[in-house]
Amino acid sequence: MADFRQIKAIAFDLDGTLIDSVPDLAAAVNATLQELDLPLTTAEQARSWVGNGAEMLMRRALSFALGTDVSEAKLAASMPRFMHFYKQHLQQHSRLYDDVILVLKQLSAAGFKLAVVTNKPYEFTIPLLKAFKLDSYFSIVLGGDSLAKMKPDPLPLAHILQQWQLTPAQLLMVGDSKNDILAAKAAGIASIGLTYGYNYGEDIALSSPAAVCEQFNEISALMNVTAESMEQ
Ligand SMILES: O=C(O)COP(=O)(O)O
Ligand SMILES: [Mg+2]
Repeated sequence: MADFRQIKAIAFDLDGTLIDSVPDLAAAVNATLQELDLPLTTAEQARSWVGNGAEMLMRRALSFALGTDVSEAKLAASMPRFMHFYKQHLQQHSRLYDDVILVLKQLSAAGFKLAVVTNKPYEFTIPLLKAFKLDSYFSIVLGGDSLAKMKPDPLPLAHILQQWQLTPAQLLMVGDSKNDILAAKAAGIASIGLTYGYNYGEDIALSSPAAVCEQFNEISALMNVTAESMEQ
């Protein structure tokens, strides 16, 4: 079993890890497609387009609807519309995955520093964390546009190592996508891959994270935090 005894801080991915956000992302994609008189998509299809930020989501959605690569001009014109629709309904159909709050409470009580490293634009990330009462658990929150590069680039994780003065052996990344695992590997840190999120329809185990979890609450046992550790 993976050895996480040196870990002092954990960076969590957001979409597909803490929150099932595809229903609202798909609705905003469809509102944009509808305005353009293009065929609508399904949430199932949108799932396979999430992972590289809002612009890539729309690039994939528009190219699929058009049946050919979308032009840069059309993509640029549609982005403000997508952002507008998504901002209006960030949390209408999205939901927290099971036991997320419980595990974050256990990890905080055990003294782990917690961060969010998402490819979602920052302007959506904070309101979404607040809407689900998650914001207070994280002392660093990085969106896909917070730094010059997003996952799978290691920059956001390198930023956290530097901010918190940690060695790579002390930071862990938890995510549902190969972008999370690749970013962790490039930063020289360990990762946990979750099977229930969005990974372009691929098995997360193929990216070889240090551990694979089917449910969020399995993280507690891996990090050695339990209900008892909260009572101390
Ligand atoms: O918004 C995305 O494309 C993915 O977001 P995530 O990095 O939180 O999974
Ligand atoms: Mg994700």
